[in-house]
Amino acid sequence: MDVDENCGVMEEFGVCANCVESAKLRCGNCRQVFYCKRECQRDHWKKSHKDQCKPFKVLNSPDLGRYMVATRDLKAGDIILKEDPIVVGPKQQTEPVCLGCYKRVDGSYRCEVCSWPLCGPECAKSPDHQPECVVGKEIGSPIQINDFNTTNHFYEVIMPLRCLALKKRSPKKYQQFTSLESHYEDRKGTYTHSENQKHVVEMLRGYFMLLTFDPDEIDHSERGIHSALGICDTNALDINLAESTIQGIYPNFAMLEHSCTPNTKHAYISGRKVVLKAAVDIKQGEHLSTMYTHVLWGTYARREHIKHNKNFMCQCPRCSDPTELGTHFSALRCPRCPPGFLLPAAPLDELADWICCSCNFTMPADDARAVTVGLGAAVEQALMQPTTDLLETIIENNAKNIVHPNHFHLFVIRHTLLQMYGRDPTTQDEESMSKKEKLCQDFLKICTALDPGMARLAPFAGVALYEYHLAVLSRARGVGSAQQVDQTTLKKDLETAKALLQQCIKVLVDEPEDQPEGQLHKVAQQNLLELKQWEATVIESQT
Ligand SMILES: C[S@@+](CC[C@H](N)C(=O)[O-])C[C@H]1O[C@@H](n2cnc3c(N)ncnc32)[C@H](O)[C@@H]1O
Repeated sequence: MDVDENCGVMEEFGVCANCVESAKLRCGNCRQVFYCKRECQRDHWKKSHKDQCKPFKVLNSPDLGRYMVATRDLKAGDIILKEDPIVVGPKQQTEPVCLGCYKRVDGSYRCEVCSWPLCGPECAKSPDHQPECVVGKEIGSPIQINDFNTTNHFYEVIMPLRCLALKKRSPKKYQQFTSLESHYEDRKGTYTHSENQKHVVEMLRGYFMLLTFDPDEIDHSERGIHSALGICDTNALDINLAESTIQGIYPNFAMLEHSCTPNTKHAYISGRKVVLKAAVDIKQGEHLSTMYTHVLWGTYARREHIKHNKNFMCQCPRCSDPTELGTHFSALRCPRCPPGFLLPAAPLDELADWICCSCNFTMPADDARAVTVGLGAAVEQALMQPTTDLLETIIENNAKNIVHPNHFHLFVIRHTLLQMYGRDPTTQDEESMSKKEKLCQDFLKICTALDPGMARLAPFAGVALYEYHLAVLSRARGVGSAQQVDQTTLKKDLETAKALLQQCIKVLVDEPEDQPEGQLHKVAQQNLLELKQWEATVIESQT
């Protein structure tokens, strides 16, 4: 007997979806429809179920609103959905980009109809660009963008305008868009709301003369424009392109709830189509989740980010655990008994004191945050001109006196440092390469604890796996060592290096080719082939 989240026990008998006879066969995939016989199932699949049979369904709860659950057991890597965006546009804060292809522009070409800076005449014809082109045509004066190196307020109107323009251009998409959560009431009176009022609502209704358009074709009410902005902030996905990051609205994907340990991951194919996959094995009935914030931030920063951008307070297992899944990612050193660590007494209460696990010393939450912010500033400064010595010193001093060695600010430093060792001749000696190896091992342990399915940490873990293989390989090659490498060590190291490269390739498989991690994926594949060839020659020549 199956149990359903909404209705308790699921029916064992039903009505055939094809011929309405009584039925007890069920679609093995979604388990949502019944059939009286195989022929009916085959018929119905061809007629309509092929498009409707999904491994997820959308439910509703007072705490989450709509959310997705798996309708069958999923294995890590299984595809959950593929979806095209109903609308895309530049991010609200962006440097000037072409409104056709989103490459950076320098102002040397402007659309002949509306004067927005573009790459050239081809981009002027792009369907993406038409909504603002139609509106821009009416204003009679050129769009005033002169500085092409800084963010420009003009671009803030583009995405909401494109969303509102769906009303006439594609009523079905508009209906999908307006059915999404906007948090309109929650956002009233906030800083974001007043900035949007100035830079978007007044610009669209005044400068861009939206009020002269028919409201049945485009909703130019203040509420309509603020709602469109709210829907974008709450639901849009970032799409990383070669020269910029844009945003897109995917109505099915938007039903995913947030967790700081998400069980799905997504990638893009053919530029904009999103593919959602299970990041780990998922049981039927489990909630499906994605991550709305930054995986490498500590709990306080993640929760604040979500509160301001998505209007709720995260209470996921990572946020509820003061140690952040055993990693101590936000923990501070106790100033009274330095081996001890301070953790928030109640991580879901941002005002709660921090308490030492050894001596019970307490620190007010504001002071704990000031320590964290101070370290963040020092780390940012150090990463501007990093040297191995400088980064080692920062890790050593802070891990001894200020924060837990796994603290998230030091984690970022480690990611840079593990790539630096071995790059130039002064850091290719045996000791440096051992440090590199140890850094990679520690780094990967934290990655696995925070994000077992590599839903968000794939780019970081992929780099660490690649660097780890380099360290092992340098030992196998005897680089920086006076000693001859013995056969057993050589064989073992070659096996390890190959396994690390294979893991690296697996982790980076969905990274886009035009991004550095996608390039690394290719390099790792090539390196693996070369390594196998080299292995054949060294093992042969030594036997
Ligand atoms: C992308 S939408 C998800 C779909 C939304 N629940 C709906 O009904 O349209 C994001 C919004 O869902 C809610 N939400 C998502 N994850 C949540 C969570 N873990 N806890 C509480 N609310 C959540 C919040 O209101 C958030 O702003």
